[in-house]
Amino acid sequence: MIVYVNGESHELSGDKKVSDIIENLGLTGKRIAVELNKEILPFDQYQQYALHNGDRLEIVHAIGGGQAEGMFQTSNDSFTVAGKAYTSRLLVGTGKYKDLEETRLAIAASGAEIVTVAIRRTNIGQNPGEPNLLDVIPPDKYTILPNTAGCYTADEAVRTCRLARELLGGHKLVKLEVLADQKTLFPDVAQTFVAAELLVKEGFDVMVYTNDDPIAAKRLEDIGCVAVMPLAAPIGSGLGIRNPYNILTIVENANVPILVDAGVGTASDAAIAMELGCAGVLMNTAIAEAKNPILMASAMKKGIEAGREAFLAGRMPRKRFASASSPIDGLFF
Ligand SMILES: CC(=O)[C@@H](O)[C@H](O)COP(=O)(O)O
Repeated sequence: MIVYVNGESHELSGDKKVSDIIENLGLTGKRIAVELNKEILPFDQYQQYALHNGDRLEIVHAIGGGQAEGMFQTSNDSFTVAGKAYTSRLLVGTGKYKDLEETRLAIAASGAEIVTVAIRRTNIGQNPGEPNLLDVIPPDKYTILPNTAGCYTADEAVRTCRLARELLGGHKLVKLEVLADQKTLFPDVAQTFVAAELLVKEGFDVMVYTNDDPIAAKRLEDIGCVAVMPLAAPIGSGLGIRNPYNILTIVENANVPILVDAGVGTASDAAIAMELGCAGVLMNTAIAEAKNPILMASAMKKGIEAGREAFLAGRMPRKRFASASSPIDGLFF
């Protein structure tokens, strides 16, 4: 069979799987798109396809070096939280999906490495005999980030983190959220301070959900939280970043990663968070409640990467008046 890689043909013999060919051609780990007999294969499943003589396989991949490498800078651009480096800056939740299979596929499409789980609402082993989320989000593949969703007091949140630590065998990384009321799901910042202090003292690595208030964000960093996560807008609202200047101030003042958490609605919202200099974005509803969650997860991944590259590239200054795109000196006529 003939395999085309970036337009160049390679003759291969025998029946093979796409994954064997990718390995043989030294393309493992590269960003590639795969077409079999002119049909684009799903990017999260192409490895499984078997090939037979007469098939035409086309692979397109990023070329290393020079300009082309710059296009994929984000794959080498990690952020570190609690001493561990992550390539993906998209963190995802696990609620609101139709079933565990949809959860699995959407999370795979998002490329997320950190996946948050509401300990009070999700079975990760507390209810033996019931479907266990960890069967589709295995902890050897993902960093599980237990969260305290549904907690309205510091005390409840701390107890939930302790339970998570037991269930996950001594796990220290947690997402703290202490909510103020059910209508807004805004954080109770006073209770969040209390819980954060207790958890940090107990040795937890605390990623903390808070409002978009630069003073509160700095206080949480001073308490010792390993990441501060201001909301874009109310949880589940999909309204996007309501207060970009506050997020910018939080980012500028911070010595720990700042991640937007909650309220993004679509890929451009995620891109804006990254353009503001955030280290990442945590989201759930925008993916899970999209008409096609798997496609939206893929769009979010690209939005995050585009926003990050735009941030690294440096935005042109905004100008009040026009400036011509072609030179205006030395006109030919
Ligand atoms: C999953 C989780 O931790 C939520 O509490 C989070 O804040 C996400 O919010 P959205 O659902 O608005 O993305």
